Amino acid sequence: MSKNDLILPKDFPQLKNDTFLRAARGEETEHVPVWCMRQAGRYLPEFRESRAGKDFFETCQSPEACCELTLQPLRRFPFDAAIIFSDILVVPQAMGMDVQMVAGKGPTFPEPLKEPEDLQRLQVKVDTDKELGYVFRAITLTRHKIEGKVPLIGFSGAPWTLMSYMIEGGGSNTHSKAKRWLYQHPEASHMLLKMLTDVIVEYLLGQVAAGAQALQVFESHAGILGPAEFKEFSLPYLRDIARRVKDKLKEAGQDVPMIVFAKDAHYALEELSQSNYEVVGLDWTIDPLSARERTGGKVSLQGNMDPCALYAPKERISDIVKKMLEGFGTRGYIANLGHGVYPDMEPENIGAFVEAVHQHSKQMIKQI
Ligand SMILES: Cc1c2[nH]c(c1CCC(=O)O)Cc1[nH]c(c(CCC(=O)O)c1C)Cc1[nH]c(c(CCC(=O)O)c1C)Cc1[nH]c(c(CCC(=O)O)c1C)C2
Repeated sequence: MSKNDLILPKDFPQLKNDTFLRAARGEETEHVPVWCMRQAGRYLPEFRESRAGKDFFETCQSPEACCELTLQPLRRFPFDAAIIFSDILVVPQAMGMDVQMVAGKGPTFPEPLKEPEDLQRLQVKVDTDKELGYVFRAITLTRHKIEGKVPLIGFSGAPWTLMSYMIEGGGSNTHSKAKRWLYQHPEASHMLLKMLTDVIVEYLLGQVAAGAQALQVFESHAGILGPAEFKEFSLPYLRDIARRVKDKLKEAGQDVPMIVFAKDAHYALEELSQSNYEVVGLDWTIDPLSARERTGGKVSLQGNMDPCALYAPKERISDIVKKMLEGFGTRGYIANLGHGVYPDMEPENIGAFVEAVHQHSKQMIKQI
């Protein structure tokens, strides 16, 4: 039993809507489940109000604040899942790096990794209960407060995406500093990716112990790698994470569906569908029908409406959703955007997206 189990009571309310979990496992559902990446975000006035004047990472460290922000979108829209409010960059923080959220600039590392000897600055063996216990407490609190309405998704950044932030020191267009490591320091790169993988495995297991009912791994910077580099520096670690998390959970008699979202990695769709994840998340650059063909029914699929389609009038959103559903089919499918909601989007249009998924998919399933 981990320290986490000792502090946190686990008598969670019964789950009332398991549509998302069933779809993740490829089982029949009455409608296609839907949620949105970044559904808790600045497009909601109540989110902006809750966050006003507060430091981003301090917010992440407050279980009460994370719980409130996670629940906000559920009060407005009938989403079929919630994702815990946090950030992927809490992992580099747990490994000893300073990360600040700078207004107008985004996440910033004042002292990024520059050369391989900088790896010595990192905490190799991270006590996740101690360093990331605040995320676990946020998950447990939210599982109680969500009252079994929908399942709660936990998440982590994937090793390559986190590595690129740790070397770039923040967002980047070219990721050339991080990619320089791959070509100049392949051994040190693998060492860093391995260190990150070990922490991520523990972190995801801790999230399940705390109450997460599904896990998503974000490889947001997959697209900056070519197929060969993806195969060497991303895929093995993505696979290792799912294998190790699943083996450990199995030992404990537990099982949660895992989703891999490797943005812009269309070249690796076949490999991703054979990587121990139940669900492959897709960005909008992949055609639904061809995604189905290329993954050969081995996995459930999640995605992939262009987030910018939310700028369209509601009737047009409904048509786009209908086409998307026809492409993916209604079985083994979780509707989502191809990336996160942007801050300037109309909450009403998110509502129209959710409603269109439910309405069209109910009709399509009835006709089968
Ligand atoms: C709402 C938010 C988050 N992070 C950031 C913001 C905006 C800042 C604010 O509100 O003050 C900064 C924040 N955090 C990050 C960025 C991107 C920085 C960049 O590369 O330029 C920003 C602006 C880094 C980050 N953070 C995350 C990713 C992976 C997903 C993706 O590809 O977008 C990435 C890449 C994950 C993340 N981050 C967040 C969630 C919450 C839950 C939800 O989706 O509703 C999640 C899942 C929350």
